[in-house]
Amino acid sequence: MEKLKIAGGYPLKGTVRVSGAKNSAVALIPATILADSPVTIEGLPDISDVEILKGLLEEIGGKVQLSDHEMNVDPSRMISMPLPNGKVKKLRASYYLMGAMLGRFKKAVIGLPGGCHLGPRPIDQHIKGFEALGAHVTNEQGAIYLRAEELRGARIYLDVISVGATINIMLAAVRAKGRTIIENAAKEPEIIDVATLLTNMGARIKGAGTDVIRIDGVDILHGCRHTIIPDRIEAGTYIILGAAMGEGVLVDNVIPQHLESLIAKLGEMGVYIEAGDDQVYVRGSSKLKPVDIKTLVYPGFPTDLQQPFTSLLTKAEGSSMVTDTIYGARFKHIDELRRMNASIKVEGRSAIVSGPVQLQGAKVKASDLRAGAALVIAGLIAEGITEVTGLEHIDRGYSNLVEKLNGLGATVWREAMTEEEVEQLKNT
Ligand SMILES: CC(=O)N[C@H]1[C@@H](OP(=O)(O)OP(=O)(O)OC[C@H]2O[C@@H](n3ccc(=O)[nH]c3=O)[C@H](O)[C@@H]2O)O[C@H](CO)[C@@H](O)[C@@H]1O
Ligand SMILES: C=C(OP(=O)(O)O)C(=O)O
Repeated sequence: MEKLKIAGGYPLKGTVRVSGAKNSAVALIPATILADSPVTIEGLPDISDVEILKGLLEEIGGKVQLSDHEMNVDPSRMISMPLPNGKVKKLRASYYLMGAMLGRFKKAVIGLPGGCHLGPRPIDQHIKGFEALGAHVTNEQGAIYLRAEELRGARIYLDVISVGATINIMLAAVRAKGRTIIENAAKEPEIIDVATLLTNMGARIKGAGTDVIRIDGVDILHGCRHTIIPDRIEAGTYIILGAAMGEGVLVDNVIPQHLESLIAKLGEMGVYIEAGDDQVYVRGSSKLKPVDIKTLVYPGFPTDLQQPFTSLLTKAEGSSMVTDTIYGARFKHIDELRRMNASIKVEGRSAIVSGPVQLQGAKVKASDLRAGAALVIAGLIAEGITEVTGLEHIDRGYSNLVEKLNGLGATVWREAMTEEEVEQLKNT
């Protein structure tokens, strides 16, 4: 086991290149199950979620090669092997195996997904969608059993706007008979990316990126080559870092339109920020104004940037309020930030951040992926050395983090934990 050590307090400068989007990658990879010939996905990030999904495709008989950020999947020999436990618990997006395997084999057994612990994360809307398409769905001892004689298109209204349910229903519907209409669909860019891959495979999808998606089922999907979109959350994390400590940070390989809510908020704070075609330049300021943020579905402020943004707000002069309307309990990073001298109160779904304070290096633990990002940013702002444990969460979503940070002039390194430290961590 390793911990991350950060020597904080130094300005950052230079260019950082953003990797392919985690939340696209984790749907694009299962989507390959639906084809009858090889699919290649380019630009994948070096993250553990991708490695785990590769292993899961291999478990069901896929031939998978991954090198140089490119994955080639030959799905022709895949079978509907049950995946009740093991690797599926290590990530949230293993739920996409349900839609993809149901779509191809008309049956699947998949363990309930893992992923970040952000309070309850039900999948009732996914199941409502599968049932509307004709599947019989049961939950037996922590695994979801899905079976259908045939899948038939249906009109499905999502009671909750859900990224996962929207994509999962698309996956199950592309080879169903007839037309499926998803109403109140999520509009995140990753949904458009998955629809683009499926369309290149021969699917007929209209309206991805709006709240009504129409899918006309086809019998067969074929292989293709697809390039993934850049990770807007990784990009946002480096932009926030640039706002906190940057003397001129250029974040490269970004679609700035994906980050309008963040860019607007940073502008309100007095950060110098300039968006180009596929780059964002950001420079911090010694005087930052406080702002309130409320997370919303896309194109609102993303919940996945709420935690990193909170670390920046500790530098603002005054009181800021952070409200998470998507995950009301996504505040596990706050106690850790307090250990670093932050002054933050949590009231219900909101955190009130009082600043400015000078963060101090401390030993902290990442409870989830973006809590980890928040602590890394805090460590870079802080005076002294910060040690972050719980790196398995950070490794789910940040490709080559140490190299990228050090490329901006940071002093960050991974170090093996002693047996005593591992034991202590288990008891916290
Ligand atoms: C792998 C992936 O893409 N993860 C992202 C995805 O997660 P995920 O797809 O799990 O998130 P959803 O969009 O589904 O969840 C949004 C809200 O809907 C609720 N809900 C969801 C499904 C359901 O069946 N019932 C229900 O009540 C959730 O509890 C949550 O409050 O979108 C989240 C919200 O942008 C992001 O934080 C995650 O990074
Ligand atoms: C919550 C996240 O991921 P997941 O849904 O994969 O747990 C995230 O990316 O911030």
